[in-house]
Amino acid sequence: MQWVQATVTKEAKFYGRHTPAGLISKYGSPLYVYNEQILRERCQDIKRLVKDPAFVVSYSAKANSNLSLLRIVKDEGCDVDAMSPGEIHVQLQAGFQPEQILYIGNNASAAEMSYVINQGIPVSVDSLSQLELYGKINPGSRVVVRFNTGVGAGHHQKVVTGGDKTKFGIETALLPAVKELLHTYHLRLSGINQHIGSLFMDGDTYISGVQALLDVALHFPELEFIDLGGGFGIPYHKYEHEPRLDLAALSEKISKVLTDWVSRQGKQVRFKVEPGRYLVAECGILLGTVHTIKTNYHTKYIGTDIGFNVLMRPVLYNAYHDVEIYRCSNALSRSQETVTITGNICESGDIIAADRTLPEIFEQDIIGVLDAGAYGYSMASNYNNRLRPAEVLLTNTGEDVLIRRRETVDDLIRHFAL
Ligand SMILES: Cc1ncc(COP(=O)(O)O)c(C=O)c1O
Ligand SMILES: N[C@@H](CCCC[NH3+])C(=O)O
Repeated sequence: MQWVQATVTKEAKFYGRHTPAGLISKYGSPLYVYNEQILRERCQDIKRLVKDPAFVVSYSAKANSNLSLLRIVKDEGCDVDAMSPGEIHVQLQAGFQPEQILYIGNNASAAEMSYVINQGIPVSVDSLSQLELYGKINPGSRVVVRFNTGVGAGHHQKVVTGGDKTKFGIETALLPAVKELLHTYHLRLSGINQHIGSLFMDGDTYISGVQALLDVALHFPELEFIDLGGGFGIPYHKYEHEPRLDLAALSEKISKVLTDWVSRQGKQVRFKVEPGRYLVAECGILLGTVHTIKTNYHTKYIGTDIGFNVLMRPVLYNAYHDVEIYRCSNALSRSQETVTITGNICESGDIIAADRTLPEIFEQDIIGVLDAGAYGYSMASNYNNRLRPAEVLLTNTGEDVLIRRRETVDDLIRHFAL
């Protein structure tokens, strides 16, 4: 059977010699597919953001912590950030050295903080209470503090992590209290960091955040590094020709702000950023299969195996992903129609794409959800006792490699007391 794409792919080179149907018949459905070359290119793009040989890109691995992808990111010369012992465990497995990892904690227990300290991994704390806990556990050492300078951004309120409506960071008004705790526990502040939120397409808010963080840095002359945060967006609306984030323009602006600050200070400091989505979103496509088509009260539902246990972003944030349709050539039809693509989860909100105008879709067609590499698998679950899918890497040498096996029903009962 010959398969064709019913929609024009925006990542023409994504599949190379592979086909969505071939990958699904080999590995099953649904399936996360990643393209190595795209991942490498995004790493290289962002490494050019700040023109300073000491500049560090610290990949925020919560976006996708597949071991094989982490190894590629490491190979591209990036460091990594972590927010849990689990992420650290995987990152050490991937070959990152402890000093290449920055643990950016939130509400950590004493046990969790001790684990990180014992691994020799730098710790960033984001409340006075956590700074005090750190001081008690590890007095006389180096510590990193996450500030909230009041600047926030993001594609949804739930992912804005700076400003006055979020739990993250220490507000700048508490600077004197931070200094006091540093003094009490003989701590040296080696770095400060912030993260204003996830997904901006216009860098101006980011620059405001950078400026505000640099103002905080003036209070701490001993700093070794300043981590400016992540949040760099990608264009999810590729079919509407949404422009890319202008990294070159952002680079000009950031480099100027940083250079001015350094020359005023008369001392060098290492600058870092911590992008997640920018590195991995576009290298991933989620493939699924259409099993049922029905019309209920004037809405045509395309029923697939891509439930929100597999991709949660649309349900959680109303997030938009472009979708492509791959289908059997003998079912070709020129008509377009407005449909709602759903998954197989027992909730009415289980919708991947609502009211989309697409070429007519048929049962057994394959759906490709684009830009699914970030916060896709990493937020997947076993809700409804559904199995998490497999992940496959399309390598630069043209191979398809299974980089995480599909779960089995045995995985579902593995942790029960039987
Ligand atoms: C502390 C921190 N750093 C970095 C990131 C990465 O964000 P993004 O994937 O938008 O670059 C996040 C997630 O929002 C985060 O919470
Ligand atoms: N999970 C969010 C990004 C932010 C999460 C990390 N703070 C998303 O899918 O857009």
